[in-house]
Amino acid sequence: MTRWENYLLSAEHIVHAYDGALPLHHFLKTFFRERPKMGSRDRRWVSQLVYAFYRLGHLWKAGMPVPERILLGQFLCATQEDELLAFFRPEWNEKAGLPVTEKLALVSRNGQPPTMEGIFPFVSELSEGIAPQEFVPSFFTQPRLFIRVRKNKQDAIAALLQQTGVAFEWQAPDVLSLPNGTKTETIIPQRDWYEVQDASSRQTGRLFQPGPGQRWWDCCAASGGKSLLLLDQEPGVQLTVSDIRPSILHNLQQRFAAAGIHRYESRVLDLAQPVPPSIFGRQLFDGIILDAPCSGSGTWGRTPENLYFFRQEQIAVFQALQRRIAANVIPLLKPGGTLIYITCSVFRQENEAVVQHLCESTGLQRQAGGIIPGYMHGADTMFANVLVKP
Ligand SMILES: C[S@@+](CC[C@H](N)C(=O)[O-])C[C@H]1O[C@@H](n2cnc3c(N)ncnc32)[C@H](O)[C@@H]1O
Repeated sequence: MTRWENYLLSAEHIVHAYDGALPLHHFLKTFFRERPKMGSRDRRWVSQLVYAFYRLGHLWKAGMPVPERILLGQFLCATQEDELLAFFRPEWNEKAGLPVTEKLALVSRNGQPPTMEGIFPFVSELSEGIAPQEFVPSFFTQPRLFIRVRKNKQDAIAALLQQTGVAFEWQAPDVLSLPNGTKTETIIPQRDWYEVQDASSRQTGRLFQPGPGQRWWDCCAASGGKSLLLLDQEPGVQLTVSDIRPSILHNLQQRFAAAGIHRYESRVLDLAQPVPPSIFGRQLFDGIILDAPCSGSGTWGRTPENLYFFRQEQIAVFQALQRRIAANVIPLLKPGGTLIYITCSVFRQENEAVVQHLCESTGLQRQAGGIIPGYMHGADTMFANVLVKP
């Protein structure tokens, strides 16, 4: 058996064994750990083939044999000719360098060309401002890695990247776009000079506008990406962070320490339940960042297995949780205070529909924001709205 046949067989084996319960990169790690004979080149090839399979989303999911689907994915994701395609599909290999949209026009099944809905069956659910003809083909390209530069270290970081020959682009005055997989931690040893943060996530920060001495609450803080953005804008903010599990806040604590931030309050809170009065007493907040748990559909370019396994009925479940969390935090907002509602979802039901519901049910007024599309430059797509309490 040739190397290429072996790779295809391993990728097929993984696709059959993987059920979407774990993130795919964890599953692959375990798979390769159990097969120490596979070298790093083998692992890279097999991972690439598996990811290519999931990047097809729902396209011809039913009925197309897995190896065929893997090769189709490899063709659509390829940016140049490669030996595996040359071995299995030489006629495609010659065309591997064409733009995805042109390659899509070259393939068909039972005489039918691929459609945007075939790949991403939720097109009718998309938020306003997302162009399906650009968004859907973006799944065939691995997104970029972005870092947000802190402390005006733009020149110093650019010099370090130049020394190591990494190709980079400035996406914004403080945002660098890098090839995915760039080892930033070895190239830039000064951990407090930058944060790994997607370009669209960084853009949500433009809506924060904190004032010195104001009280802000990042109520679904995770590892604190939005909080760090807030504090870099206004170090004088009195910050409270919360999340549902202590382990999550432990990660935040480590990240904050690396960024040199020590002055904040931290709470474990399940916001699907009302906040007990004993937690904050009579204290109200000038600003609340609600970066809500969501489908994550704006980040599926990084985790295409989620596109493959997602079921439409899950959208309503996320919407119900988002409404519930919002209803529990809004009473803690001062009159005149702002709620920043954020998701990394592309679905209207999790975005505009939640905002509309909040305005109707609580009297909050929508002030600014909307979809932040990232698919044109290899970034995530997010949604962020500023809502003001009258
Ligand atoms: C989109 S993430 C937040 C990302 C974060 N703000 C950042 O910028 O890195 C959503 C967070 O909501 C938390 N979460 C989910 N359900 C929750 C609940 N019922 N109460 C509080 N937090 C919850 C999750 O643990 C997760 O960390």
